[in-house]
Amino acid sequence: MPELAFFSGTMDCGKSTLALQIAHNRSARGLQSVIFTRDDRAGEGKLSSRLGLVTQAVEAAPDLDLYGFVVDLMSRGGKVDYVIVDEAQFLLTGQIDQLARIVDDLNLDVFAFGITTDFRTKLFPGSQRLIELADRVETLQVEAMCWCGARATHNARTVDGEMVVEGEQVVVGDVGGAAGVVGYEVLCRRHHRKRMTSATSRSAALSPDVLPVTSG
Ligand SMILES: Nc1ncnc2c1ncn2[C@@H]1O[C@H](COP(=O)(O)OP(=O)(O)O)[C@@H](O)[C@H]1O
Ligand SMILES: Cc1cn([C@H]2C[C@H](O)[C@@H](COP(=O)(O)O)O2)c(=O)[nH]c1=O
Repeated sequence: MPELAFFSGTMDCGKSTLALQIAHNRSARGLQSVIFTRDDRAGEGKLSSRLGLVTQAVEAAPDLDLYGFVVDLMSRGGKVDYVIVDEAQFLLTGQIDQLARIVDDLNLDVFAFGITTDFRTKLFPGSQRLIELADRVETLQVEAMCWCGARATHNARTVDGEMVVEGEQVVVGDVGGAAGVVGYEVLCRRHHRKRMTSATSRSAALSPDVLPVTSG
């Protein structure tokens, strides 16, 4: 049975790499994909992994009907065996419904990849709809790690190195981040709650202990 699978996790846990691996293995067997993405760091119409691989993709702009796109391609004689969607958290909820329709009405597998929650620990609308509709939700096997060594489960946003919890939901960026720019860091829940990033944990460790004041 074809299925809608949602591979979810934090930033930097290997989602795009897995998407590229699935596409590679299937294309080696002659299967053809449509690859959608939205706002990849590498630019419009690209699916890129931090391991250095990048492939062309269809930019899923908000006005793109993903179901209509695939139907149109097939009706013009194009071969489509399955669909991959990266940065699926950025899709509109209606576009996620279109992915479910691709599975149900066109009998194609759809593999969607995306981060579950934003820097405030709130679900992205696209991810929420995927959790609601997916046949299968998978957590990536290679664990992203918090600076403390625990499994990273949440995404923190930093501005000038400082963790922030207010701002626009969508700001395209990368883990790390130079001064003056938005960056991200993956943390465990405990340290996300305490707003402790790797930088603040280092400065806390470096602060000299207050010496006891002795008289005389
Ligand atoms: N220099 C490197 N050597 C080995 N693995 C790396 C290197 N850089 C990144 N990675 C791997 O790539 C993962 C990030 O892959 P990517 O597909 O870009 O993540 P995501 O799409 O989830 O943000 C990291 O978690 C790490 O496992
Ligand atoms: C947490 C968070 C992330 N983003 C952006 C930052 C990146 O451009 C993507 C995630 O890409 P990745 O391949 O999974 O690393 O999402 C955002 O816009 N808002 C957020 O809260």
